[in-house]
This record gives sequence, C-alpha cells and structure tokens, in this order.
Amino acid sequence: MSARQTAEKGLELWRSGRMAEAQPLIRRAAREGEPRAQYQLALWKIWGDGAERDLASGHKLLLAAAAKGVTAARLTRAALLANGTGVAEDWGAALAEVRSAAGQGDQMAQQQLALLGAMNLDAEGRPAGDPPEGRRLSESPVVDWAPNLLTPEECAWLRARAAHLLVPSRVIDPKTGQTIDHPVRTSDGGSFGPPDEDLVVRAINHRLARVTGTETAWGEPLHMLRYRPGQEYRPHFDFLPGEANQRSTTVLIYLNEDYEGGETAFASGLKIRGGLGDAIVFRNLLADGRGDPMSKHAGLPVTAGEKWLATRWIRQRPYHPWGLQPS
Ligand SMILES: O=C(O)CCC(=O)C(=O)O
Ligand SMILES: [Fe+2]
Repeated sequence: MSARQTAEKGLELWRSGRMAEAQPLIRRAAREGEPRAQYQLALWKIWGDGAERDLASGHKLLLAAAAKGVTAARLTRAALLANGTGVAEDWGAALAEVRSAAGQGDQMAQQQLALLGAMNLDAEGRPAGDPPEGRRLSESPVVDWAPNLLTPEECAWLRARAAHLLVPSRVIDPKTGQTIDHPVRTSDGGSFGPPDEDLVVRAINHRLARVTGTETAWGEPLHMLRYRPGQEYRPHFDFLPGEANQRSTTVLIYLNEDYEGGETAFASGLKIRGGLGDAIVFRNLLADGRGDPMSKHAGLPVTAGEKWLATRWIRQRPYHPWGLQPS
C-alpha cells in the first residue's frame, strides 16, 4: 500500500470508530510523510486522545502537514499560537498563519479574517477601544447587562463552529469529581478546547475578559449550549464544591432569539431574556470568597424553537483545561 492508501484506510477506520485499527496505519503513513495522516496524528498528540499528549511533536507534525498544503493544520497551529498552547503565545504569528491559509483558498480562514477585520483589535488580539457600556441589573446577586457584546455574524460563527462539538451535557459529580450525565442539565453542549479556539473565538474570549475585568487565562474554554423544546438547566450554582480556584464570574451570551421560553432565572426573581449577541455577567462569590447563595440560577425550559447560548465560567486565577502552566 502507498502511504496515501494507508492514510486513507486509517482515516476511514478512525471515522467509523475503529480507533485501535486506525492508529498503526495513521502512524505508519505519518512516518512516511503523508500529510493528512500527519495532521490526524498531530491532533491526537495535542488532544492526548489516540496518542499520549506530546505538544512538541504535535506542533512538528502540524508544520509538516501545513507545509504540504493541509490548510486545516495551519489553522490548528494558528489557534495554538493565539492561545499559547505548546508554543509561546503570539497573535501576530497566528494571524500570519490564517492569512497564509486564506491565500491558499481555505474558506474557514477567509471567514475568520473577515470577522477579525470587523473587530477593533490591538496587536495582541485584545479589544482596542473603550470597554462597552454595561448596566447593573441587580446588586444581590451582582448581575450586569452587556447588550450587543457580540455581532450577529460572531454569534453565527460560534453556532456554526459548535455544531461538531455538541454532545449531551454532563456535569461534575461533587462526590467523585467525575464527569457524569445529569438530569439537572438536559441540553447539548461542548467547549472550544485549545485546538478549537480559533482566532475569532480567542478574540471573543479576550473581549469577555475585558468586559468582566478578568484575565483571558482565567477562563474555562468557551462552552456552548443548545436547548431544544423541553430542555432546561435546573436551578444550580456555578461555583464548584471544594474547589480552590473558584468560578468567580460567569458570562452568558445569547446567540439567537428565535425561540420561546428559556429565560435565565435567578432565585431572586430576576429573569432575563437576551436578544441576539446580548450578554449578562454575574458574580458567583461574595466579597469574602464564599459562594453567594443568591447566585443560584436556572435556564428555564425552552417551549418552542432552539436556544443557543455561550457560557464562559471564569476562575479566580489562571486555569488551563489540560492543567498546563501558562507559558
Ligand atoms: O441557559 C441559561 O440561561 C443558563 C445557563 C447556565 O446557567 C450556565 O451555563 O451556567
Ligand atoms: Fe449556570
């Protein structure tokens, strides 16, 4: 079999869920320099699934695949340059990779450039202008309103990019620390982990840091939720039992408005229904750092249509989903 045929067979097996059979074929084809196999192996090494996490060799494989014209590899490298995963954070270098992929005709890259071009960003991808005007909705719990935080195009980008991330929602079991199915949250969800945090998502995460007065590095990966009729998020706290690096702040961004029901409801009686791109910011902790009992909230059941939401849970200190230290 040629390297190309080996790669094709390996990818086909992997797509049909036959990981154990796919792995040796992808590894062999990657060793023989087949670019799509190199890209797939890079993703496994970076995510640490299908191969042990090895960021350095993941980056090498990304570069090799990118040099042979795999623009998706270039875009993954751009994402990791933008968020500093396995390589020093470098917005300028990340942008150069996206431009190069766009020049090779990659549509995702071209769309990213169009969205980034409409943002007012500094040389590091952070918001350049004044922070947007907010309005306090409530003092207890502390809830602020940030209208039009995202443009309709940015909302559409997040919805489209999230489609492949969605799985039935899980929560962390306070007793075991494990992620489990839970009836409290019946929506589908998924997050933009480091390789999925493209430059548009990264720039949005910088904006969320700005609007909350926090650091981008403190945020958990941006989390997407999609509720269908009957789905809901029952009353809960966002702070985590026994956690030292707490979720101090939550941002919810409403990514569409063509649905019924589904308001965000606080135990205090405050109910919010955001329009397209509107956001709320609320604090989960009291001034002394304990959980605020008034911060209990719910996503009420959707009664018609689909509700799309992006959530950023922000910690008190740097947080990395893979436990990596900031470089
Ligand atoms: O769907 C909602 O409005 C609430 C979502 C929520 O509570 C969360 O993502 O933590
Ligand atoms: Fe919540």
